[in-house]
Amino acid sequence: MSTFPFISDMEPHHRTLQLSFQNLNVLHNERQILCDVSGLVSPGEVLAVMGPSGSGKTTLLDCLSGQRRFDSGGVYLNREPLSKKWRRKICYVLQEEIFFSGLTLRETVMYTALLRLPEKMPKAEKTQLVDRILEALELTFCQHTKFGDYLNRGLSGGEKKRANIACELLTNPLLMLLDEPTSGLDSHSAISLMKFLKRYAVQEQKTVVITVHQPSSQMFHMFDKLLLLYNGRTAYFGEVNNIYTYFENIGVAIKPHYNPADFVLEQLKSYPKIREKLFIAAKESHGNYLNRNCITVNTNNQRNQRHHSNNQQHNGGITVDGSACTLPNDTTTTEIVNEKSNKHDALINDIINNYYKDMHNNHNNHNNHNNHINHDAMLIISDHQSSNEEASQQLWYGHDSQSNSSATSSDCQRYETCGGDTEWLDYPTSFHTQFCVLSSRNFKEAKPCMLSKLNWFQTIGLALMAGSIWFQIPRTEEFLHDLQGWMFFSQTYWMLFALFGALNSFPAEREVISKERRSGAYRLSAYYLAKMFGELPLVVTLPTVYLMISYPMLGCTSFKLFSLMLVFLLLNTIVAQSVGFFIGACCMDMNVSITLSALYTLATQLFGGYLSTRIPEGLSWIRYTSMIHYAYQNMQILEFREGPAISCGNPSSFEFCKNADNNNTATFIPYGEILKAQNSTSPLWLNTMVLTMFFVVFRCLGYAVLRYVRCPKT
Ligand SMILES: Nc1ncnc2c1ncn2[C@@H]1O[C@H](COP(=O)(O)OP(=O)(O)OP(=O)(O)O)[C@@H](O)[C@H]1O
Repeated sequence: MSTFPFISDMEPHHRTLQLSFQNLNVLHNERQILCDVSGLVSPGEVLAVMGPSGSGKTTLLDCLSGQRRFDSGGVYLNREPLSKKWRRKICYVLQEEIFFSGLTLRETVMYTALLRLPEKMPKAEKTQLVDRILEALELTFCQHTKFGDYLNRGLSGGEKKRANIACELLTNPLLMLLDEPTSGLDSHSAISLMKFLKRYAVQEQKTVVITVHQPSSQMFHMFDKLLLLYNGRTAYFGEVNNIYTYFENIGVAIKPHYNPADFVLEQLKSYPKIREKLFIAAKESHGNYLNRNCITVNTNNQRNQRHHSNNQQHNGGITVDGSACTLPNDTTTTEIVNEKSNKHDALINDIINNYYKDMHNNHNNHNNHNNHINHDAMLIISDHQSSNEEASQQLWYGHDSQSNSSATSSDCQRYETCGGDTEWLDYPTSFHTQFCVLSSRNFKEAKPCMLSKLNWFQTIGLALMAGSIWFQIPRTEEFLHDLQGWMFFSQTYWMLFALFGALNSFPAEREVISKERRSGAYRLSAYYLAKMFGELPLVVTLPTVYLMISYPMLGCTSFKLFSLMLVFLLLNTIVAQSVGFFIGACCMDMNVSITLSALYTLATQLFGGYLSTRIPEGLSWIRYTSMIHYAYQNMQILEFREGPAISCGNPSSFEFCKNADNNNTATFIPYGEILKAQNSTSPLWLNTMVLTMFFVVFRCLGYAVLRYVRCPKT
């Protein structure tokens, strides 16, 4: 028996998914958001969830994808209750588009391909697949446009929606849940997209559920099933074609030449009596429908049904609660699937060809649209039926979902869940690949912000200013304080710059990371390490430039001293960045994290005795909690030990100089005396060790917070 039984159970034979849900109830603050909602959708079918705004469509999809808990009822995939093991079989295209705004469309889809397609698939094939999907979704022309945000406009709403779908199509899910994929699209694009999804469902035997507000008549007839919701209650569930008789039966005939979707929604919204009749009729017919479909599984798939009848008798019928019903992916189907392995490329070509055929037809039909709605709808329906027949012979994926194709129990990794739950899951790519891809993505995403023109301007400006103020500073006791001022200013500035810069790092990425982690694309540890390494070159660039300009202006001519100063300045910077990461991960609210950071850094400066020497006895220990304290000590040690000596003043405040003066001997202050006067007695190695500890502890704490506190809700 396998150590991870669910993997060995599911991998070999799950090629198609039948989705059923029964009596779903969702309450929020005692308000019923979903009330006894049930339904069933089989492979090759498109179920449309329709209803006015606020009727519970998104809530239903959230429940079906496992992203929202329901109060009662059940969701079943094939015979099994929905659980985390299905995550890679399901894709959920959200209503909002969650992407990195600084990446282009192509970069985004390509990174998704590199992360979510199997390791063994050559990169050239992944690139080809990306090209084809972008082409099929009419995204090629805008592939080099950035997503953008409210400040910098990028892709349009419709393009973002299709980009969302493109990323999900890459992984070839078995069940696609799409929340309003056509909203915001013009009617031509909406129809094209819908035809694409329909073909995809039929030819690939995918199960598709979409929510729509008000589809056009043409689009309405592309759906196989319809679930009509109003205020969380079911007004209709069944075959789209049966809606005409259904309405006739409650005494309302859908007028010819009317868009049935508009008509149905109008009746539902405007006439409470009709609404009540619909609720009652839905309740009565619902059970009948589901029971009937449990026996027949998929009325469109009669041929398939007959084909599998023997197996069904053996397996028993499936019911909506998944207790005893036959699935379309029984042994015979699996055999068909296995026969049709290695068809990935051929299939994608097929989809694209058909898609363009559709586009062409659609274009020709467009002018005659109004006259031909019903005729067109009939064509689509018959097209669907024949396609379904073809599809029953054309199940294709030998290697299951691409993202699963590499799945063997030996590939299993520990799945990182909230609160220490442990599950085992395979990742499509190795840790090394995840790390490399995420590092490159992080670098690309962070570069425009971290190395923005404004930051360059600020850095060069400050470096020139500092260089001018402390220009060729004499190395005498009179100017000792000034020299220390430059050191304190430079290291405090860069530490605060890194700390405050890191605060928004996780909050800004949280949504994208949560979405990707929910889909099981990569390990959190790979993301975290990649974030550290990917951004490292960016974090160290500006402090290096600053030091290169200002330090020689001060009079530093030693390359060794410059190099040592640089190493320690950069160490201080990345230590401060770790603290920023941690605070940012803890408080996702930017205002709170800014307040906390300001409090911490200013308090440690105040209690460090740099601004006032009158520190209460009992509070002087606070300086030891400050990274600035250790960093500043290190810079002084280097400057005064490695740099040109500081000559004694006349008169001098240093005892050493006074004694030397009396004896007419030494005229330079030893670096130890300068540090002693600063109350800085710990050696370089000790300060460095404490700083390294800050780095390690805060990086680990940051990871722990992301892992256990900020984990995505599934
Ligand atoms: N977490 C929540 N807190 C409060 N109310 C909620 C929550 N989730 C859903 N609702 C409420 O439940 C109802 C259904 O919301 P849902 O988003 O599912 O509707 P919808 O049909 O998808 O709407 P739309 O078409 O406008 O997107 C709405 O009235 C919404 O305000």
